[in-house]
Amino acid sequence: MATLSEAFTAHPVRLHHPHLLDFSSLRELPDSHAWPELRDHPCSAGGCGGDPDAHGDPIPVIDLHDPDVLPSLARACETWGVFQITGHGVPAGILDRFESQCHRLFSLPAERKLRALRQPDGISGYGLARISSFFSKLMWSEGFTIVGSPAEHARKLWPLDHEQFCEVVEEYNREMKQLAGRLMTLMLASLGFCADDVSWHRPGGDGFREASSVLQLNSYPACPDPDRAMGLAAHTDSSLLTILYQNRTSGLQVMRPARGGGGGGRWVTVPPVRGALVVNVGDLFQVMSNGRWPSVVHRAVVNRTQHRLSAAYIYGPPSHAEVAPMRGLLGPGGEGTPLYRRVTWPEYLGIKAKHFDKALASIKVAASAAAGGGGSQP
Ligand SMILES: C=C1C[C@]23C[C@@]1(O)CC[C@H]2[C@@]12CCC[C@@](C)(C(=O)O1)[C@H]2[C@@H]3C(=O)O
Ligand SMILES: O=C(O)CCC(=O)C(=O)O
Ligand SMILES: [Fe+2]
Repeated sequence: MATLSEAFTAHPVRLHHPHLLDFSSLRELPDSHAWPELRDHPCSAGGCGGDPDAHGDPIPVIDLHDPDVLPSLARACETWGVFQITGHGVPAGILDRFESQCHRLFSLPAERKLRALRQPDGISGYGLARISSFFSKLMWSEGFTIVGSPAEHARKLWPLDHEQFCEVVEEYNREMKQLAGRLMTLMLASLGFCADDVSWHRPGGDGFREASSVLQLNSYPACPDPDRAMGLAAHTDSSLLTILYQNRTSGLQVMRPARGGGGGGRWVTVPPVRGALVVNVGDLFQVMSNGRWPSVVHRAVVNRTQHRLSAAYIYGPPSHAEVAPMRGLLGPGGEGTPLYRRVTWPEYLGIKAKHFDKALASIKVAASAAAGGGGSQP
């Protein structure tokens, strides 16, 4: 007769959803979640930890108070497309409270989380990573996406007590919005621009107040067979920039392309640094910088013993604003070559939902048209 644990293994608990699992019930990796061809996986390749790249160059940790912050940002964005920040001004207490609420959410019984399931035509709610549809195997993770107020979904998760979660998430979102506006100003300055060069920037204190954002909470349960599982498959974010909080368990990896740009590359772990936040260059900053700052390809891997949490604050322009290569990057009179056509964020998200990793290529200006110029302010 099968033991209880064998019974669980033979019949992974599939919830009332064809692709969501109750991870806590599994003692073995089901075939649906076993990724072939993971030869570059960190644990099997012996590369777990904060490995610098092949040339000994670590992923930059930048103190925003450093007098040399602008050249450091420019170098990090150009060479890595990712960096960590300290001196960001987000109080440690807020990060701790936020992490506790994320933990509280993902620790709910699976059937309760399913009450807040993301609807097929919606953005907010609980479910698989959106990019899952592009892969034949499923990812070892669950997500909760929040756009605007978390109240509607939080009420379904905690019918009697959703305020606590909402207050903490709203506080975190306010901090992230302020920080993202500050990063925009610094990153633009490091490219040689001022905030007013962006069409949707408004005069006054919080000049990027019209920005849009999505908060993506990710949970990666401990996995019985981490070398064959994938937490979140390789992708770029569709944002201008993403601010990522990760708990003390490592798992985020970025692709460091080979020098010389001839293809190939290597996965490098972004080690958790207490109190630091990770910043990714997103697709729309690649457009604005006319390809000078690459949108970083990244993924999340899992491990055998630790539960990992992360939260991505995905930051972009207001939905009406068009993003295009900055005119000043095109040549002295702006008459140079824009590599990308102008797009709004909603339009780009639609393109990404259809073309995934070919989305940026699909908004590239054809070589002959590009020769005619036409870049503009985003
Ligand atoms: C605004 C969005 C960006 C996002 C797709 C979404 O509509 C909502 C979730 C975002 C997210 C988070 C996890 C990784 C990602 C690639 C995904 O599958 O869903 C991103 C999407 C993105 O940046 O394109
Ligand atoms: O979990 C991570 O470290 C990565 C998450 C991520 O890439 C995302 O939510 O877009
Ligand atoms: Fe991402």
